[in-house]
Amino acid sequence: MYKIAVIGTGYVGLTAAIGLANFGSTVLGLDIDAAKIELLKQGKMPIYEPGMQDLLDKNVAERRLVFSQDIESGIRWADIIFIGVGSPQGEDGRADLTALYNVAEIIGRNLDGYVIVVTKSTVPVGTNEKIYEIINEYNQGNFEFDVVSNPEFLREGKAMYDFLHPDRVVIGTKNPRPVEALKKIYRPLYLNEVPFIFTDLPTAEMIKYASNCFLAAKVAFINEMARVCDSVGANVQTVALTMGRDGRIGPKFLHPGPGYGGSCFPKDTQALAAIARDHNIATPLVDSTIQSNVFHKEYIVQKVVEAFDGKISGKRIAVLGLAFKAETDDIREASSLTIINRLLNQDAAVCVYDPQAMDNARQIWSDVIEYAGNEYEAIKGADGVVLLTEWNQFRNLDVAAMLDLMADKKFFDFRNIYQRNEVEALGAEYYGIGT
Ligand SMILES: NC(=O)c1ccc[n+]([C@@H]2O[C@H](COP(=O)([O-])OP(=O)(O)OC[C@H]3O[C@@H](n4cnc5c(N)ncnc54)[C@H](O)[C@@H]3O)[C@@H](O)[C@H]2O)c1
Ligand SMILES: O=c1ccn([C@@H]2O[C@H](COP(=O)(O)OP(=O)(O)O[C@H]3O[C@H](CO)[C@@H](O)[C@H](O)[C@H]3O)[C@@H](O)[C@H]2O)c(=O)[nH]1
Repeated sequence: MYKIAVIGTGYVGLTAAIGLANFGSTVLGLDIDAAKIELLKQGKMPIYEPGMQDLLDKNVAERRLVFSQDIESGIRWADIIFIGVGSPQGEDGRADLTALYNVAEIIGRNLDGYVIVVTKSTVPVGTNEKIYEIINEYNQGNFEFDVVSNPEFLREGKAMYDFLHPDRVVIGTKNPRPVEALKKIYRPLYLNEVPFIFTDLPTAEMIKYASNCFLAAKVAFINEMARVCDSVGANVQTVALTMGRDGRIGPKFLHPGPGYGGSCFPKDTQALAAIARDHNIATPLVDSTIQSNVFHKEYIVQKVVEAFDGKISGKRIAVLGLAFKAETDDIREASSLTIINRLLNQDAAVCVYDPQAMDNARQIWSDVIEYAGNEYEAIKGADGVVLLTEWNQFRNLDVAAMLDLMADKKFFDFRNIYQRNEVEALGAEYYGIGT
């Protein structure tokens, strides 16, 4: 059985570490973040992800999974090294690859025999080739190694499930040598007839960006349709559901909302646009997707402001949901950031509640906004309620009780969870997205 080191124990690295251990390999999770490794050594999860704690506990108890900060020893110990460090948005929208190149250097310096280096991080075309060159430079050609691009398609909140039940596994290589080892570590998937796509490095890198940009475009498109529906009096929910019945379109990623966010769509659309620019290729669809999403977030803000006749100064607004989607505590690039900041700029008072993202919110807004203990506490005395994240507990609000608590009964349901006629019958002024 293979000894696998996973460098970077963020969302992707930690999921891969637990998942690969669960598939039977011995896995060492490595990170430069001492606090994160300390938590993991104590068996605690550094992120909120349903179902992950049990698998962490199981694989640690069965001695297939350990964590360490000693990256150099980890590299020397491993047969296969997975890289799961971040590739955040850098200058001009380009992916910042500093962490990946640092890791490549440290791998090159510590290589003491053949190793397979597998990149899980989302990286622009050409990055794995560069990783190969850096490792070779610092290893001074002493030891053979292979570089594999194995992009990750997991969704936050369903990370463990997606890793264990992927729609496909992409393996990009320069030559066929590492393929058998990859098939072995992913054997439970391979046996389960999950499609494996074996290809070259640039194609594997491109598959990841193309997939994310297509999904982002789908969301941006239905949000545009929602804006049109708002103006012409059509119902986007029925439009989307009916479009989705067409097998060529499909029902997924056609849910209108407050604009896409998170750590992937915003940065990956920007990165793909930058890749194209660097190669003098025009990508007007990708560019428009980015622009459309920015516009949509401003449209949402306008909707709230206009409901108060353009004057929200002094109004009390309750925001339900801060995370960029349900089942995560992540608020990176979430619509809540744009909306709350715009409301604050116009001197509204904002009180928020999210079941998981309150700690992250405190780091951003400290005492500029109020933090409620639950949704009804947030709503108390509010002039408007803005629902941004589709948490299950917000799907089942006691709307009558909610309205009783409010000073002015404006309800902005930006996930289209409630039926306009039912909520209006209870005395609310209802605002959805394209409904
Ligand atoms: N989050 C997702 O849903 C998701 C899904 C698919 C792909 N991706 C991609 O995977 C990559 C990682 O994303 P993430 O969300 O897990 O990031 P993250 O920020 O949650 O985690 C990155 C981790 O890498 C560690 N790190 C940084 N530099 C390091 C170094 N030199 N040595 C060791 N550890 C180091 C950080 O401390 C952190 O724990 C990105 O390229 C992202 O685009 C993310
Ligand atoms: O119909 C939809 C679907 C999504 N969203 C929004 O789009 C964003 C992204 O959602 P989702 O794709 O579920 O979240 P991520 O965890 O960011 O996952 C995406 O980004 C990951 C990182 O690259 C990829 O691995 C996944 O395949 C890809 O779905 C969120 O703000 C959602 O609220 C909508 O508004 N409507």
